[in-house]
Amino acid sequence: MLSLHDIRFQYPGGAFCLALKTLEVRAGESLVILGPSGGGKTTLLRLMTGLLSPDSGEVICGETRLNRLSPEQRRRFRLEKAGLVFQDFALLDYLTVEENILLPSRFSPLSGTISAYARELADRLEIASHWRRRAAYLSQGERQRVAIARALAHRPQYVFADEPTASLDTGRRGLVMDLLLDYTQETQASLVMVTHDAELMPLFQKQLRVEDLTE
Ligand SMILES: Nc1ncnc2c1ncn2[C@@H]1O[C@H](COP(=O)(O)OP(=O)(O)OP(=O)(O)O)[C@@H](O)[C@H]1O
Repeated sequence: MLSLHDIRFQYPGGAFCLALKTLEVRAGESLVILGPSGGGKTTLLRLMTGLLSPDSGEVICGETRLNRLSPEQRRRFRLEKAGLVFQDFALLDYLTVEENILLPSRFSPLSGTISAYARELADRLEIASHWRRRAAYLSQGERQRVAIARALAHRPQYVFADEPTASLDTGRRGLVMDLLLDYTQETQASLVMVTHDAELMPLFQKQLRVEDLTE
């Protein structure tokens, strides 16, 4: 389970202040964060993954109190337990689709079995035909789907996805949503997804509006 308690966060020198009393996402559960631009959705996601540390409060993933770990321990936690889909995808352009998807998994204890699963994800996301192509030559929608396959390849316990359907047509949006929700159910992971797309809201068990993030 992922839980947050009494969180307060402010960027150094910034005016934006995020406050959240309590939030829980259980194993097998999905949470969507919705709201207007600049409301704090990405900031909350970064707090949940340990990319940012709260000024006060606790971020707990299973038995791990993320906010009490060193930056290096948090990095290791992310590599082993978390799958992240960033808004800008964060692909390495000079690597192929295969290399991008498998890169974070090199540090996983499951690394022997990951390659076949990564191929399966690529098939399901309809990017397998680009397997040996460099990321630089992909469309935005293809890049987005590579980022999603990369986030899931090491079978993380926690999946954090920032606007993972933003560059996709309706058909591919359905493909991605089915995959993320099936993955969450089958592996009993916790899924947290940020979106502007209100149509996707009913697919999630829990909803959080950014209006709830300030006092
Ligand atoms: N590194 C930073 N330093 C200072 N302020 C920041 C920083 N990153 C974001 N902010 C500010 O924090 C607020 C919340 O930003 P955030 O990116 O979390 O919003 P968001 O809801 O994800 O927006 P969007 O939907 O446009 O991606 C905004 O006012 C933004 O300008």
